[in-house]
Parts: sequence; structure tokens; C-alpha cells
Amino acid sequence: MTATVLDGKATKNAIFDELTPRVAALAARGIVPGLGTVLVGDDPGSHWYVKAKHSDSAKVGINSIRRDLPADVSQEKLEAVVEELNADPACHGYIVQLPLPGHLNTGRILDRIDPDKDADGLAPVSLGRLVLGETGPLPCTPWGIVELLRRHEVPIAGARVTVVGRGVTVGRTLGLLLTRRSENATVTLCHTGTRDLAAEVARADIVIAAAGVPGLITPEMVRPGAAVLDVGVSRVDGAIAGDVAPGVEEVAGFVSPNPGGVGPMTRAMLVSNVVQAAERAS
Ligand SMILES: Nc1nc(=O)c2c([nH]1)NC[C@@H]1CN(c3ccc(C(=O)N[C@@H](CCC(=O)O)C(=O)O)cc3)C=[N+]21
Repeated sequence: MTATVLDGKATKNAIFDELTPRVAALAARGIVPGLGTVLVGDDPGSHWYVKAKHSDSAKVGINSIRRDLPADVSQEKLEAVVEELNADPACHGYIVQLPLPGHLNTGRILDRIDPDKDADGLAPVSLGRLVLGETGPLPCTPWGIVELLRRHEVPIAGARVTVVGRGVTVGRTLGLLLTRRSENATVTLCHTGTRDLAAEVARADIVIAAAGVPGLITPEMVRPGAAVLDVGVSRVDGAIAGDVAPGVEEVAGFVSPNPGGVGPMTRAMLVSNVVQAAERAS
């Protein structure tokens, strides 16, 4: 038996089909949602990602606002661009593409993003709202993971979930989402200090691999029938290498492909955050 594929591309398209009429309803009232991107430098991966966001925006009928800055941009100039987007009524949500070059203070930039325009859901106020259970933008990758599971009817309530990786963009915030009453999962957060990773993975109904270690999750670790989602993005000889080793699909009940799984879902939820921000502002 081979696992059911959690198809992130198809699910993204389904979400876009739901967002398009909401965007049309806003447009009928004279509001065109706007998504802004701020890109510093010329990392090819970051360029691809920003370009993908602008084409996603066009697909659902939202405007995109693009600010590309040179790699040696000053802190002051970048902060001025952030303030400009905060003040721009045509921009309902935006992201500052990460990572920023080392001479820039990322924390001070994220602090300046108007919390109501935080399309990533990763600014300090958004993280605080998530901890407090208040409404606001949700972090796109964790939210995308939850939607990918829900829309494939993978049971979440009461499930044992093992998350591997404690980064803010995925692991740490995913634990916050999955332990809300509306999700009701039991979450174990593993990291490099975890004593017996194999044992933590073995008892999970759902495994989320977000460590950035190619092939970390092997078939022997996985409980038969479990859902295994691969969030790892490493490059090995130029190709994307995930955290999930080949052969896991022979044991698991559900697997997310990589590419084609969680990546497209992250983009879908970013657009969703912008549409929600425009609805809230209207
Ligand atoms: N402020 C900020 N917000 C982010 O959300 C953010 C960021 N900075 N910096 C970089 C990471 C990375 N990330 C990806 C999202 C989707 C794909 C994606 O859709 N990938 C495709 C194809 C990848 C390929 O083939 O190269 C897939 O998985 O199918 C990839 C990477 C968002 N990030």
C-alpha cells in the first residue's frame, strides 16, 4: 500500500477558487486588495518566491506592490520603505522577504510592520495574538499545514503530532496552532536536543518534518498509516531535498510531496491573509 498524496498544488488552487469571489465582492465595493513584497538583494531562491507571490496575486485578482532593494541597502532606507507600505492605503498586507543580509537588524524591521498589514503572521504582535488566542493573521506555513490536513480529512482532534524543528516560521508556531481548542491535537516539539527522535516519531499519528536535515525521517521510524508532511528545504546538488527519506510513502497513510506539498500551501495562506486584511479594513 502506498500513501495518499497530500497535494498542495491542487489544494492551493481550491483555496484560490474560494478567495476569487471574495476578492470580486470587495472589488464591487471599490476595494482591490493589495499585496506588497519587500525584497533585499539578489538571492535566486528569494527572487523566485517573490515572483511566485505576484503571479498568485494576479490569479485571484489582487494588486501587487513590489519593492526591490539592493543588497547593501541601509537600515534607515529599508525602514522608510516599511513605513511607506504602512501608510499606503492600497497595500492591505505585505511581507519583507527573509532572510535579510547580515548588516540589517531583522527584529527592528519586523517590529515596524503594522500588525494589521502583517501578511506573514510572523511580526511580534501577530505572534502575541496567536499565543493569546486573539484573531489576526496566522503564520502562513503552519496554517497551510493545518488546511492541507483538514482538506484531506486527516483527523487532527486528539491526534498525537510530532513536530521536528523549533524555528519560528514553522515548528514553534505550528505547536501553537495545533493545540488551540479548534484543532485539539497533542503536540510534541522535537529539536536537536531531543534524546530519542525515532521514539517520538514512532508514536505520532502526524509527523511534521521541518528541521532542514535531508532524509532525517526514515521509513523505519514511521508508524504505519501515519501522515508525514515534509517541510524541509535543503539543496543537494541543486535539487530540493526534503527532510523525509524515500520509502516513507510505503509505510505512511498520507504524505505531502516536496516540492508540491506545503510550499504551495504557504503561498495560498499568504494570499488568504491579505484578503482577510482587506475585508477587515473595509
Ligand atoms: N517573509 C518571508 N515569508 C516567507 O513565507 C518566506 C520567506 N520570507 N523567506 C523564504 C521562505 C521560503 N518560502 C517558500 C514558500 C513556498 C515555496 C514553494 O511554493 N515551493 C514550490 C516549488 C519550489 C521549487 O521547485 O523551487 C513547492 O514546494 O512546490 C517555497 C519557499 C517562504 N518563505
